[in-house]
Amino acid sequence: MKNVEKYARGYFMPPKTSLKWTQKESITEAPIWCSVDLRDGNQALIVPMNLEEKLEYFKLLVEIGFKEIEVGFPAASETEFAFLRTLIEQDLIPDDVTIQVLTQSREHIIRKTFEALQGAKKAVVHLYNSTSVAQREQVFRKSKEEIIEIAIVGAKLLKQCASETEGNFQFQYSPESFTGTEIDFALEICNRVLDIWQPTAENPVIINLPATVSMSMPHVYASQIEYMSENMRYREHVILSLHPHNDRGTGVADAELGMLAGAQRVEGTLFGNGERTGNVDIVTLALNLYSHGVDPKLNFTNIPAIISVYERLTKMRVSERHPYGGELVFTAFSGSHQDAIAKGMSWREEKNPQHWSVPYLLIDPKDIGREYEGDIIRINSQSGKGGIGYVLQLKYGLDLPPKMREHFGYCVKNVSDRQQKELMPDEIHDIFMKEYVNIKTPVEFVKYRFADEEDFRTIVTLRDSSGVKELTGTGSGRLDAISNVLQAHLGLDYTDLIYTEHALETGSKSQAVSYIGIKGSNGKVHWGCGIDVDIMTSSVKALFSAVNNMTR
Ligand SMILES: CC(=O)SCCNC(=O)CCNC(=O)[C@H](O)C(C)(C)COP(=O)(O)OP(=O)(O)OC[C@H]1O[C@@H](n2cnc3c(N)ncnc32)[C@H](O)[C@@H]1OP(=O)(O)O
Ligand SMILES: CC(C)C(=O)C(=O)O
Ligand SMILES: [Mg+2]
Repeated sequence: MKNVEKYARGYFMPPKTSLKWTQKESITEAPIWCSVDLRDGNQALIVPMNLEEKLEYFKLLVEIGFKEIEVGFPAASETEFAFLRTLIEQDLIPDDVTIQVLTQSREHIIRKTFEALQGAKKAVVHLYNSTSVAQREQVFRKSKEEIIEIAIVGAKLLKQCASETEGNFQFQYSPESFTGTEIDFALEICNRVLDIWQPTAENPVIINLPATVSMSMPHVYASQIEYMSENMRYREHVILSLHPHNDRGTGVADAELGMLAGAQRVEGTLFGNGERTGNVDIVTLALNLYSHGVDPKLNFTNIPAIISVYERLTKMRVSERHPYGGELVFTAFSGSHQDAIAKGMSWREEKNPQHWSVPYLLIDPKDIGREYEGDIIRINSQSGKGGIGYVLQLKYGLDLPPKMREHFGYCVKNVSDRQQKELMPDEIHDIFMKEYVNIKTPVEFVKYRFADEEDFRTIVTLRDSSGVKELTGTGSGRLDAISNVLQAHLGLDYTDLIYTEHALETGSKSQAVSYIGIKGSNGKVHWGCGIDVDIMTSSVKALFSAVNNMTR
């Protein structure tokens, strides 16, 4: 691309870190989650949520299990202010949930924030100012010392305002644009704020290190976090928090590596809504932990219900491919994936129902409220016999013999390819019925009886283009006798009768299903299926269907 020389890296690799995080294999417990949907998520919407919408969203977050929720920027607008007042005055904040509010380091904004907080039993007051080279030079036009001064003035005012009210306040500081800040300067400004707040075991301070704009690969962010964690004053009384955005598509990786590097808390949003490409997606982070057998301490057992509220309130859409939440993420269209999933599901049922290791499915879709039926295996021209057979079995109880599945697989694939569309289970069933079941031309089965059971002498009644006929014959068994009658009548020659059957529960009725394959002299196998309350009749109908298919 022609303008590449315009760009250069804008981040700062820390001078020395122990890189302990690179040796850690996994995250072993859930972090403290803080939802910033109602602030960072909300400020990024085309139309921010109104009071009622924010109240409903807050309820959703509480139901999911968030214990820390940034409810807004109360000094930003009347709606933001009124929302916080409503939460407090209507006593809508559960005792085990702490609300958080954001403020710039400006006196009137801090004072307005405390005004909005009056009567709150407890809250986190989150102060931020920007520290990166670009912001210092271009936006604030201030020296490093002057930028530190902004933070210090705000930190002191927070302390003073908190002491003038009865609320139980915890403080949080974010060096906004941390990822574009020289690491030692970021450390210094955080330490200077901590010096003012004097964190203790009873009242720890949250230091939040945002990837306001994600600028580097995740290992750089992790190294920055580790450096801060290892060099920060009062570290034992500091809760180190992450706030990744997703500009480079690595929000989740940033958060995961940042946790390995020592962070204890993560701020993010549902499905990654937020400024530009969004905040880090907490659904993905939480379910990533879950997929490793770590309890995320958030409840995503009904993802479809959460998505429906989320989409209605934010007017955003969860994409079909969104990790865990997307409509298609547990769906396989392609044949070999479907085959492996169908086999994996039955292996699990047989061998180890407690443990999930089904190929292609990271977690059991049922655990987050997705159904197997209609969700996992969907059929189009990329599908194969395994998946198509699975759908027929799951939805209609039809367990085709393997070779017939293959034959049917091609029939279905061809229909989908010709029509250029996905086929629904009822359409697949229709194709099956038309292709194989109780086929009546050129010869229609009417009835049979055995004149002599000893030598399997049978009288078969059938109808063809010239009317109803009674034909006789014998064989080595009952089906063989009827087969001989048909071969003689139609002048056919086939061998290798393949036969299977099983019971079929349809409503309260039990029927028998028989499948028959016959091989013609050219080696081609023709299939038929018969369904009847009587097993023998079902197999005769299957034979007629196969024979009719051979003549077609
Ligand atoms: C990365 C983030 O998400 S940070 C959060 C961003 N969220 C929001 O901004 C949403 C809510 N914000 C608002 O509603 C408004 O910006 C308000 C009410 C907070 C402030 O409004 P206004 O004062 O009218 O405008 P504005 O935000 O443009 O003010 C910019 C001024 O604040 C200064 N400023 C910006 N951020 C900070 C900060 N964190 N601390 C101190 N000063 C700041 C700027 O340098 C600028 O100063 P100047 O007046 O000397 O040029
Ligand atoms: C206010 C801060 C934490 C923020 O949202 C960001 O830096 O992205
Ligand atoms: Mg942000």
